[in-house]
Amino acid sequence: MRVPFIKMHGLGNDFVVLDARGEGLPTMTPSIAAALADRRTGIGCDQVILLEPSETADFRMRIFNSDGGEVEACGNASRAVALLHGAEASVETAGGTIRVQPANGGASVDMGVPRFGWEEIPLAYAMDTLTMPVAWEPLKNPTAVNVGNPHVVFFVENSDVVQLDRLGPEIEHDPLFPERVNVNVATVESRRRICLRVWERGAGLTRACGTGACATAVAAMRRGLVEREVEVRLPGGTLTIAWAEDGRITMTGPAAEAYRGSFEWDDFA
Ligand SMILES: N[C@H](CCC[C@H](N)C(=O)O)C(=O)O
Repeated sequence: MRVPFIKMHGLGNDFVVLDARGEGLPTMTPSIAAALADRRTGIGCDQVILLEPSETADFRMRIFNSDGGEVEACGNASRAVALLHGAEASVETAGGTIRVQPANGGASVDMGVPRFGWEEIPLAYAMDTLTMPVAWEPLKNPTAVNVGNPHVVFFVENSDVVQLDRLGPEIEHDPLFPERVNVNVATVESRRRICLRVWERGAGLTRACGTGACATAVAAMRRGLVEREVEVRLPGGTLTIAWAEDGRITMTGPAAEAYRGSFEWDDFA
């Protein structure tokens, strides 16, 4: 079966988007997703995004990391599918229903309400999640936040010098995180600006992570380090994150279509 795809990205965090809202596709599996995501033998991307009909929202977005694992949320892909859809929409995800709104070359996304309970992150045992009494030297005392998916956020003097390629996988796979975790290393530059690098669960170092920007902004706000609206500067570019008094997070930023193509499903199945 010949299958069309749209190659998209949000600040360089890139996606292979399969739109199955009209005619269906064969069943997606972790191994097929990983094969499509392979940058040498497949199309190549950080995440494979599958759009399907939904009974509870305008459509459903399924998210597969490049390791094949299906996960709950993807902020940058939420903006990309908003651009593709071309109108405001509610989107069902495994992490809850979000609302997307295309906005001048990108989108604004209502990411819902963050969760902070240790069992909501989740962690393997009870712990203060605002300043966790743990360390992976030189990183220590992070904040944990669930924004549909699990994040741990470390605040450091200079995020550029952290050896995230070494510490990221060590923390991602630590037994403290039974569902693994996305690892954020942030430097607060002012009360309105944060610099962020992310080791993503199931995908590694990416140029940007939308849910990471949301989790980091909320963590900094909980610590009283920044205002309730901040710019988060990632290697691929900048996102604006606001945390409203009603508890909902809004993320705004660019998204882009790179090219369209097609592939033979059986070549990857
Ligand atoms: N790696 C994430 C999913 C992709 C998130 C990221 N690409 C974003 O823009 O939020 C996880 O395993 O929870």
